[in-house]
Amino acid sequence: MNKRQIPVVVLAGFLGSGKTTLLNHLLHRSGGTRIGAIVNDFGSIEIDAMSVAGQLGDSTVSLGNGCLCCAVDASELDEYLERLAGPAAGIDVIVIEASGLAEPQELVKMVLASENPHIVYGGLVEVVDAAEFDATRERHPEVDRHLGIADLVVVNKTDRVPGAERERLLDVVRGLAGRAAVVAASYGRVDVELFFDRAPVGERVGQLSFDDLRDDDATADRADGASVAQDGDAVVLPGERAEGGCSGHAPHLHSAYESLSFASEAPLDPRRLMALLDSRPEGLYRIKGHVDFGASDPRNRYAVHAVGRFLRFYPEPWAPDEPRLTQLVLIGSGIDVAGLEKGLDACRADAPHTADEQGMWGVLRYVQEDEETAEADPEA
Ligand SMILES: Nc1nc2c(ncn2[C@@H]2O[C@H](COP(=O)(O)OP(=O)(O)OP(=O)(O)O)[C@@H](O)[C@H]2O)c(=O)[nH]1
Repeated sequence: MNKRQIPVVVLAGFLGSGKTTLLNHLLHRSGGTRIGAIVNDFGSIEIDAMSVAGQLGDSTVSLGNGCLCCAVDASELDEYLERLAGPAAGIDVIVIEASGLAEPQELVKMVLASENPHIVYGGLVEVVDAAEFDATRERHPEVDRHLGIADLVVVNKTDRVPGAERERLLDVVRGLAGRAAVVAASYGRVDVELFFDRAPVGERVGQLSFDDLRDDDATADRADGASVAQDGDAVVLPGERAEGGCSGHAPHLHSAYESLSFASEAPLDPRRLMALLDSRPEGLYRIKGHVDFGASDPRNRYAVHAVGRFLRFYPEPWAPDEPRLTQLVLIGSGIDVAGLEKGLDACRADAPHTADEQGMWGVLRYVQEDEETAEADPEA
């Protein structure tokens, strides 16, 4: 192998499992290793890319709006790989953060197909949300297949499950992951050597090849066929190619999901937003972005994350020149996108210059001091 080839690691995992958190951990702990990141957001507002951009400057590129796995052609990815892998960028490893609905094998195929002589496929890392794992598998049996082709599985959010349950989950994941290494983590804190030491991935017996992935597609066709029959009609995303958009195989995970991107220059009313979030429909699985509550807290913007029934706000001081905006991406299955948009529109504050201190209590219920402390990397 050409020693100067840059490994390209694909970082995948279901919606909200902790991919961006893990990527940020790698960036904080990378030491002298320079990481280039390619971030693929599902919604048209690039929340994930924004969450890592501060760390990376020119070495982050964003492939927004829609799953990369359904890109009409891989040339955009090639172009970004070219940019990051060029000698001028001085990058040692490239991480592609997939959207939470991407089909990992399609991304791996794209990297394997690249003719860029400066890169080499560096493995597939799948992140699993320990707290949501059983429910996600039930809804999406394809998850088993994704774990089966991974080189490393990170069972994240172990802080959210008790010890005995954690062991059971790890056993299940090990069973599904075959020869891949399985590590438990919270807040994506894995040993960075797992990513940056090129030897283990290269030495993996039976590293994925195109042929393996073709076999995998055949399995996928069977598995997805079964799951679609259970789930009923799949909804096709507006602006995306229809199910089977990557021709020749079964519908992708994201063919059953829709997303809504919402932006507002007017601040949101905390009470109205909380009423909307507290009554959010089951199918609305993922919400991310940040909220401007105007005079109710002029110093902070509130990053928001919902994953299933889990909801958290994270107050973050506004940067001095940052435009005061609310930007949200909502992703779900069987959701009433127009109704949600109307609901969000109605959350705009009527009196944005009047502070509603009591109204903010409803938001502050979902801010957890302990968790924030826990999230800070003790070794950083
Ligand atoms: N309790 C707990 N929360 C976590 C952990 N890791 C991540 N989170 C939280 O989970 C939410 C989603 O994390 P992200 O890193 O944005 O997840 P993601 O996989 O990038 O999300 P998508 O790109 O939307 O698929 C955020 O609120 C994180 O702070 C963890 O180990 N424990």
